[in-house]
Amino acid sequence: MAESAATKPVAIEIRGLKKRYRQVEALKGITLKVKEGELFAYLGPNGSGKTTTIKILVGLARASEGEAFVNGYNVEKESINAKRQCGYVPQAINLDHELTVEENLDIHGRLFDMSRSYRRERIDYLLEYVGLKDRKKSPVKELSGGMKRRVMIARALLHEPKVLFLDEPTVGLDPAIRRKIWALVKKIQMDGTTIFLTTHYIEEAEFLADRVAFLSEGTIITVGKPQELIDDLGRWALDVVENERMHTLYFPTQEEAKRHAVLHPGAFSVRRVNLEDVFLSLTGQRVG
Ligand SMILES: Nc1ncnc2c1ncn2[C@@H]1O[C@H](COP(=O)(O)OP(=O)(O)OP(=O)(O)O)[C@@H](O)[C@H]1O
Repeated sequence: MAESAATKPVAIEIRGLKKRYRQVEALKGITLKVKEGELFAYLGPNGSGKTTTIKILVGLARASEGEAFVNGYNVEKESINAKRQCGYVPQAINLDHELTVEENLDIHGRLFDMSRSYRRERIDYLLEYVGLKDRKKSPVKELSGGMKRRVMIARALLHEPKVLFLDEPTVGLDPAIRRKIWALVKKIQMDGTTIFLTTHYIEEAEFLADRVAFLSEGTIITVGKPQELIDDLGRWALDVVENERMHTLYFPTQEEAKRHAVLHPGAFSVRRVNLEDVFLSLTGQRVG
């Protein structure tokens, strides 16, 4: 019998995580569980603490308080085992541009003590998987931004991690390339890898995520399935200008929103609610 979401093992567990950088309290006590096989999006504006959370989970930063586990391993006390569970794609491109695609991947395989034959096999498999088989011998400097991002994803998957961390995987990419990366991310999830991604693109979280967490100033505001968060607010929005200020009213049905629009002198658009509305209604801030 298939496991239900409720009984699935936990892939990431975070308990009371805090991080201080001198004057800045970047994380103020994060508690969160991500189930095995989930695609979880961590959504928040610039500076809300997304990268800091990922860095602690993949072992690149230490928490000031609290603890975190990846696939059951404590990221601090069992750091070697915990790191083996993680594939990490940072926000900035950090490939060696003078080396070829193959060489970049091979270095990563050596760091993880993979044998030469296994490295070769995995590199060929993953370059085919991310659609870059014919670029194996190309120097990285000759690749487009979207291709470099795919090389970084292949590199992160080389040692067969259980959890893939993607920090803003489509930042700076044009919409068509962004959709290609989304398709790849979905494929990786369908092949069994848990995915934790940060983004400040609302539509990215809405399109990809099984669940999202909204982060604001180092605190999780809410966690839920995108459609449930939207339903809780009301599926339809009516934007209204009153006293030269815009505000939005929410309704469960389009009919109710339209009925209200007719009565309201400042009403100017009836539209579907999105996660940006949910974030705005909870925090008064916009994500992007
Ligand atoms: N190494 C550091 N030293 C000092 N402060 C830091 C450091 N790294 C992050 N911060 C601060 O911690 C807070 C959270 O930063 P973080 O990079 O985690 O946010 P973010 O949500 O990932 O933002 P972005 O979307 O811009 O990447 C910010 O106020 C940031 O300035």
